[in-house]
Amino acid sequence: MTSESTYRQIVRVSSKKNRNYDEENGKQFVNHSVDCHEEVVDPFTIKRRESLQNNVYDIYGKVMLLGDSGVGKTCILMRFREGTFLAGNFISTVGVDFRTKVVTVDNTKVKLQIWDTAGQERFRSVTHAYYRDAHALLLLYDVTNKISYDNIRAWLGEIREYAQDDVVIMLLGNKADCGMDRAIRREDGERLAREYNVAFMETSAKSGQNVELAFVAVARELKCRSTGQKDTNTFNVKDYIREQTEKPQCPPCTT
Ligand SMILES: Nc1nc2c(ncn2[C@@H]2O[C@H](COP(=O)(O)OP(=O)(O)OP(=O)(O)O)[C@@H](O)[C@H]2O)c(=O)[nH]1
Repeated sequence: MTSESTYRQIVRVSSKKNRNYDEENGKQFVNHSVDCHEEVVDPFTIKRRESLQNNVYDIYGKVMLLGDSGVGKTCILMRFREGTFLAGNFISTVGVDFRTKVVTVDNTKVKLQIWDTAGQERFRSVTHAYYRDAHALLLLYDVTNKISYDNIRAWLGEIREYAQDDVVIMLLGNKADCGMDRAIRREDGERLAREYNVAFMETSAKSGQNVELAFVAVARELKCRSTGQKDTNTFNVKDYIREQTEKPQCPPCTT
């Protein structure tokens, strides 16, 4: 049986207004304070609260994960959504599935609806149908699998055919944790991305490397475009990486 502590959550239970007296200025002022306590809640309540949080947002974006079977699309989504890694047990995705997560970018809540697609060829016609209204595409290859890298050109061809012209595209070289088995150098990924004028990052669903950063960069880009802060459709991820490393780490994004 699952222990109660699994479901412990810190919740805001009440906010108080305390009236205080500022002796120096001879004025009364109101001090707002918030009481927090630990509460035992059941999994259903957690899910309901998550769903309520997911429904509060300013901008919405549909993001699709694409790439050959086995490159790690499901694992990347799991890492971003749940913070966990599905080691070993490779169960191929059938058709499409989606999860949502709200990330906060400069006080703007961006709701990402992230579609995990099946990489297998036989599902291709099903997934094409979902391209048209996607705002962003995360295209993955596996750095230990040269074929998945070589197939990126074909994936970009499909994207050109089925997706919107101004879709945000980011190329991700996943499994960057596999040092010994690496078949594709980082520079090769960068070169390919430059050739197609798309953003690039290496990621690892296993270690978590750059996973949050990739999604937050997409969310930030969607926010900039929707608020007209950018007059170009070029997505330069370097801006976000630089920003991230220069700024102190921001608090974790809300789910
Ligand atoms: N070492 C390592 N293994 C990974 C990583 N990401 C995924 N894997 C492993 O790669 C295998 C395939 O991962 P999935 O996420 O299921 O691949 P997918 O792209 O969703 O595959 P399809 O659903 O068939 O399209 C699994 O055994 C994972 O454990 C990673 O970053 N590092």
